[in-house]
Amino acid sequence: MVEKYFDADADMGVLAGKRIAVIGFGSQGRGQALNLRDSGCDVIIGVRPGKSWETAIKDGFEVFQVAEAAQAADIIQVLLPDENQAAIYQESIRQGLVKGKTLMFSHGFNILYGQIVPPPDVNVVMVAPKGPGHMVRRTYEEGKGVPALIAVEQDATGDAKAIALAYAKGIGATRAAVFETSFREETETDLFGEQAVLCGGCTALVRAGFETLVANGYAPEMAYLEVLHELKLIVDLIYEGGFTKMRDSISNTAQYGDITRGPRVIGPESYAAMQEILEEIQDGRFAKEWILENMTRRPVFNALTRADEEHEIEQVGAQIRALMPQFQNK
Ligand SMILES: NC(=O)C1=CN([C@@H]2O[C@H](COP(=O)(O)OP(=O)(O)OC[C@H]3O[C@@H](n4cnc5c(N)ncnc54)[C@H](OP(=O)(O)O)[C@@H]3O)[C@@H](O)[C@H]2O)C=CC1
Ligand SMILES: CC[C@](O)(C(C)=O)C(=O)O
Repeated sequence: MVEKYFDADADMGVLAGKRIAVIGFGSQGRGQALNLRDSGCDVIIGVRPGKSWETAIKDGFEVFQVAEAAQAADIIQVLLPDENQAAIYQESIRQGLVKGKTLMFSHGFNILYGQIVPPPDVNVVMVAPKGPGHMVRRTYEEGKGVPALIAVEQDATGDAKAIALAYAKGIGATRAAVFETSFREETETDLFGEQAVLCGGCTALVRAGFETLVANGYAPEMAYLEVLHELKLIVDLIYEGGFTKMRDSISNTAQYGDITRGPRVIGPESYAAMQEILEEIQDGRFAKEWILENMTRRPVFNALTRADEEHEIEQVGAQIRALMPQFQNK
């Protein structure tokens, strides 16, 4: 059974007198830093001069170059893009990471695949919210929280897990639930989820449905409303109460089509593809590909991203959303 933790299991006292450097002030950095500060923690920000630096200043934080922040803090939370973390760690974090400090991550990629190898006399922990940074902030402001995973890779001080739990409480995660895992399990499941289901699987499914309808002469607007716009409404129901709640809300006709036709779309070939994708993650092939892609200035990332941005579904979607007030200022 996976261990679960809530507010009563976490003691913010272990953070008393400890300074937290949040390195990076993007999606996760901003959300986590604002929540920690509102929870009474001593938070500084480490970034390079530029957009994030300016935002952090506007939000009222003390902002430093990464090396200075790492030097000044007891807990160093690395919220930089995964593909940049190893170089920035070597250049700007390693020197300030002295005995007894805590190095923290929200994703285990660089530890699992050996891109960052911390010294043995520091704590290495993870607090990984299971949701994007703006939701980490928004739910905290609503008095709720986004669930998170914690993991301890190295416990040099004997209280690494207590530190991770207190940090999780500081960002609001124990208001929801905190699940204990390992760096390996978090990294492999997170990569698999985003590739096969949440991001990759979902966009491929929607794109295929849109293209099938348009190829058969249906208006792109109809195709968009059916396969993309309505997707959120269905996903919200699944999120709230599983497949059962969603099926309670849809027509019997839709439910019959769902349970008989869905498995034809995601059939044995998709299971085989998912298995292959998981094995590429487990044996490091995906990590190597992504690391090399970054070393060669991302030719595949850039070409495929551009192709999707130019796809008809994106043009039609932008036009339809512009008609509806609820999408303004998004
Ligand atoms: N996005 C999410 O919701 C989730 C992310 N995670 C994990 O959280 C971590 C952070 O991801 P995310 O928040 O998406 O990252 P973002 O891309 O949103 O933000 C990255 C931040 O790092 C800064 N940065 C980039 N390069 C440098 C550099 N060379 N020197 C100093 N600062 C730099 C950026 O600043 P600048 O403006 O200068 O570019 C920015 O503030 C990753 O490990 C990710 O896997 C985990 C769960 C969910
Ligand atoms: C689904 C994408 C994600 O894994 C996340 C928001 O949790 C990410 O790394 O951004």
